[in-house]
Amino acid sequence: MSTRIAFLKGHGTENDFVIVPDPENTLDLPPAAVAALCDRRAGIGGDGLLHVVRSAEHPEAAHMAAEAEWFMDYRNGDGSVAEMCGNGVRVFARYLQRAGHVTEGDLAVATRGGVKAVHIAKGGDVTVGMGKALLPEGDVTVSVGDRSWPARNVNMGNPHAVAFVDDLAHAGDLYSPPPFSPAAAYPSGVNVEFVVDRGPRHVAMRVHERGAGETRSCGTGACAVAVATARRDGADPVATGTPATYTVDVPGGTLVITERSDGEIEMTGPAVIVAEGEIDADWLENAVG
Ligand SMILES: N[C@@H](CCC[C@H](N)C(=O)O)C(=O)O
Repeated sequence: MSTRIAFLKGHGTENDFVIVPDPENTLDLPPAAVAALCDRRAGIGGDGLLHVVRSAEHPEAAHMAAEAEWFMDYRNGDGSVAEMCGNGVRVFARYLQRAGHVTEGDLAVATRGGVKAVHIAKGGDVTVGMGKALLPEGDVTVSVGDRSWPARNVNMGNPHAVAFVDDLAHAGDLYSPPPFSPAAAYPSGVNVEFVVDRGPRHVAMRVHERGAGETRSCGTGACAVAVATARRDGADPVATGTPATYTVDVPGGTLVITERSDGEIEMTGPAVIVAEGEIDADWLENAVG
């Protein structure tokens, strides 16, 4: 009888994840294993994978262990590593709550993008402090087919290019990563958001995620969109001392983003665990080859 590895499946505004609890960091999860687990036909399926490890047990997180007991070892669906995942950290917190590791209220989660403050509201949404946005200077262009747009470079720990478009359909099928220029703007690739206005401080977006393809939501992307839209609208909370809140519709739901007067960004939305089960370790070994 082959060994079994526990997993759960969850999503935040339909940005979906395979969750693999591994408190002592005993599992070997090379990129091929992550890609096999995230495969929607031959595996479990997900935009990414949340490897749940005690910070003290992970070489990339041990230095954060005093502040945050748990480390979100986030991987994209293609197996690549990313600095941060905004929806992922909210789903990660929901998992910790379900497993009895934390209760409602405040907790800290270690990520490659630093320690994030999370708040699990009673019976409701999960809020995460996403840190401050960086807005590197320089013109960026993204294109799809024969259309191209100027884009705002926003770094939320991970890289984003935010393009305002007339119609979200103009982004096309997004089967492949939208080309961008100059290449030097994003040496490690980029997440690309396409944005339209819906009303006052209310926008809608589609996203092509680095390492995952088009997804139904992206939390860091929604924050990048809120900041880019605020600057376009002439709103700068740090300069004016007035917070700016934007509602961002994604294909999988709605996220609410506030940029505070100190520049800190908070994102609120749902986080859901939908299933749990066991992975056949022999299958995973064969899938990796
Ligand atoms: N879906 C995530 C972002 C995941 C990482 C991204 N694909 C990257 O490579 O930077 C989110 O909710 O933020």
